[in-house]
Amino acid sequence: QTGTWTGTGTGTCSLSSAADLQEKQRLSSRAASTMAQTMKYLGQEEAQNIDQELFSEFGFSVDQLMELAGLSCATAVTRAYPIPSLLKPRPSLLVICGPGNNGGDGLVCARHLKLFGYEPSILYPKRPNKTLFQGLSTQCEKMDIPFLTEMPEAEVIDEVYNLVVDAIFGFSFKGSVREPFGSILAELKKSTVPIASIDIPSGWDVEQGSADGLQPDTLISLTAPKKSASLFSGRYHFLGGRFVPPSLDRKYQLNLPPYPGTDCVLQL
Ligand SMILES: NC(=O)C1=CN([C@@H]2O[C@H](COP(=O)(O)OP(=O)(O)OC[C@H]3O[C@@H](n4cnc5c(N)ncnc54)[C@H](OP(=O)(O)O)[C@@H]3O)[C@@H](O)[C@H]2O)[C@@H](O)CC1
Ligand SMILES: [K+]
Repeated sequence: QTGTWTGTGTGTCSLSSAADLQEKQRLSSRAASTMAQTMKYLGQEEAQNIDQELFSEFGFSVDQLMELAGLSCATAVTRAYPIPSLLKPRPSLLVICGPGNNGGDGLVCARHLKLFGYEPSILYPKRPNKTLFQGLSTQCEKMDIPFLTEMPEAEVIDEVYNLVVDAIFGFSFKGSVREPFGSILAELKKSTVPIASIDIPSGWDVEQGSADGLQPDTLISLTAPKKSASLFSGRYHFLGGRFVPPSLDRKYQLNLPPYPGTDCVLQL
């Protein structure tokens, strides 16, 4: 499964005449056609292999990439749901975090959202006993982000929150959903508040998706989209996690599109 993007590939140059402008346009349109690329949609194993390679071969640490991933997600939220566009008087959001690294991305995302002026609350029902996640939780607590003790009912979510950030499961999810996440996802499906899913709509098979699963309004694909992203039918699909070294892109033929300027997300 692939997705197509088109890049113009033009650098910056100063123009001094109409001839220069014409030449620039000619080069730009040629570059646009020759640089039409096909972005790869990853299978589960390939996504896990790339993840491992970033740590083992490229020397990254998990918290480094998680910080960039979470920042991308928070930035994508600001693009799709700017504070002035929110329907409720308070810019309240609910971030639901799962037990793996997807949940860690959610904690980082919540922290940045708070810095961006939103009022996130976090539900983190299954907390791994690892320094990384303990540190991320402490940072959120010290930023006065409330942690809920139980999943609110769908009617309460509809009344209180503008958006739910789904950071429950990412590319390592397998099989049928175990508790407490089965009940959490069932409640979430009843809610009418828009959902922004980090990397994969939680509960979806990473490759096959899920016809009767969550139908998020936003998907933020990290590193590269996974196969199930081709079934995403919400309004906003972003690419985030701008940390892929070009040699890794080439090795896996990811054909990632260029991010604009210094942006950490790209709307697909
Ligand atoms: N390179 C990248 O792209 C980067 C990726 N990053 C992020 O990492 C994410 C992948 O993280 P990951 O590998 O930790 O797995 P993830 O999907 O969060 O959860 C797995 C946990 O869920 C659980 N679980 C599984 N199946 C279940 C079930 N049926 N029912 C219930 N529970 C189930 C199981 O927990 P257990 O039950 O075993 O305690 C397992 O530990 C990726 O999507 C992206 O968001 C960034 O942070 C950095 C760079
Ligand atoms: K997710």
